[in-house]
Amino acid sequence: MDQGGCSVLSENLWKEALKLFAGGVNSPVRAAVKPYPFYVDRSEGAFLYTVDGKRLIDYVLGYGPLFLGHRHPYVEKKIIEQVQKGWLYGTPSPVEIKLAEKIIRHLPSAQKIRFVNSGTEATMLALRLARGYTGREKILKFNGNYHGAHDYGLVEAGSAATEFNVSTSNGIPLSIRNTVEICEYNDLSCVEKTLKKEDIAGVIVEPVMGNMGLILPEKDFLKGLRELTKSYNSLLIFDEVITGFRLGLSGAQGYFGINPDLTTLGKIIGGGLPIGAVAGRAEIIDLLTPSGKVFNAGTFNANPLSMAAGLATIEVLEREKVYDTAKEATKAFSEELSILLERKGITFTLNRIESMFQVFFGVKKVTNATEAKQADKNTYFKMHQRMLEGGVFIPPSQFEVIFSSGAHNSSVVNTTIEVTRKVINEL
Ligand SMILES: Cc1ncc(COP(=O)(O)O)c(C=O)c1O
Ligand SMILES: N[C@H](C=O)CCC(=O)O
Repeated sequence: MDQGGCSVLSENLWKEALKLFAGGVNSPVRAAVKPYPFYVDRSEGAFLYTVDGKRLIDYVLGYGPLFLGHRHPYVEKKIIEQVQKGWLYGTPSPVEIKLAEKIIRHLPSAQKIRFVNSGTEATMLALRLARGYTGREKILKFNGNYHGAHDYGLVEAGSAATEFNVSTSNGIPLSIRNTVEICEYNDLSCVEKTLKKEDIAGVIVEPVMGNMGLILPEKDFLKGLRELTKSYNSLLIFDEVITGFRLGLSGAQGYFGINPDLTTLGKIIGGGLPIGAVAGRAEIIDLLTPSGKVFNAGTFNANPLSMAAGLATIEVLEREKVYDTAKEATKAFSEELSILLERKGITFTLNRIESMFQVFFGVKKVTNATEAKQADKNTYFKMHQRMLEGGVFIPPSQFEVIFSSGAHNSSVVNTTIEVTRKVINEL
């Protein structure tokens, strides 16, 4: 078997892909794996099995959704049962009620919800709702926060937009660009100044920043956002596409004890199938068509398959010890990495919360996007490549997060640690 998960089969597929897709892929971060991405044949638990016959321990997990690991048997069973009953009706199905009730029961600020098909759609809709509710045009977002691939989100965006040096995308009308105000994450004084100066419909924030590597909110940042938005009559929107059901059943808002007006969700609530949602105060969600005049519609909204997979996932989260296992895996992996790096005298910062972490080389702290961009990306990429050669898949980009799941048991973590020791010794 060749190095890095790749060999001739992946290489041949890649050659075909380059003829078919821009840059060979359908979502840019996938092309950050070099010299070309490995192609996956199948997956199970904590593992990906490549077409080249290699088994990889997966700490990417579909960039977050697969919190139970791949193909959790209960989720698989529920998806198959739903397939056998049909997967699109063009009319409501009971499973959407069950998933909505579960989410609303767990998420402290949610009274009503609208299901859409991606995190991108969810944040786009939340921003439209904020404008519809307040009658104001502008929004405030944070440098390096990523809210998906729509015009309002792609201003100073993190994730692949930063990785591929297009933090602000070409093709965004200036009239839209001018409605987006930017502050640095963790900078409350900028937020206050902007709210004072401009009529801001809503402040959208990743309560834990998971698209610039991992960056944590400083003490009182989220509380400050809540107080400031209240006093300037703007809506506070938590983008919990990553943190929802990952930091706990009640998401980041439960974890930090702060209730936003609107919450956007995706990833885990679809159990690995496409999904997005906007949840929040009933009087705001009720502005949506058909009860209100803020339009949203979708052929695939609340599609039964995503609903069934999401419902099954939350049922498992309620009854199995997924949070403990995933947190323990992240703790053990990241603590060992810290010890190894300290021993080698390498300067680094490691940010961690629950089942998420990221390491930044050459910097002593990372509290915002500007600091994250100063990290030594080359060393991070080298670590990613060496880990891959050793059979461990961590994100190829500095601006993503290393996720664990309920499938990352102690045996998986011990293997990860063995590989990490070898990699850091040779780094
Ligand atoms: C915080 C956050 N918001 C929104 C999105 C967009 O979600 P999607 O990729 O499902 O459109 C993502 C990830 O892509 C995300 O991490
Ligand atoms: N960081 C992104 C979402 O969280 C990764 C997903 C992608 O860009 O394909």
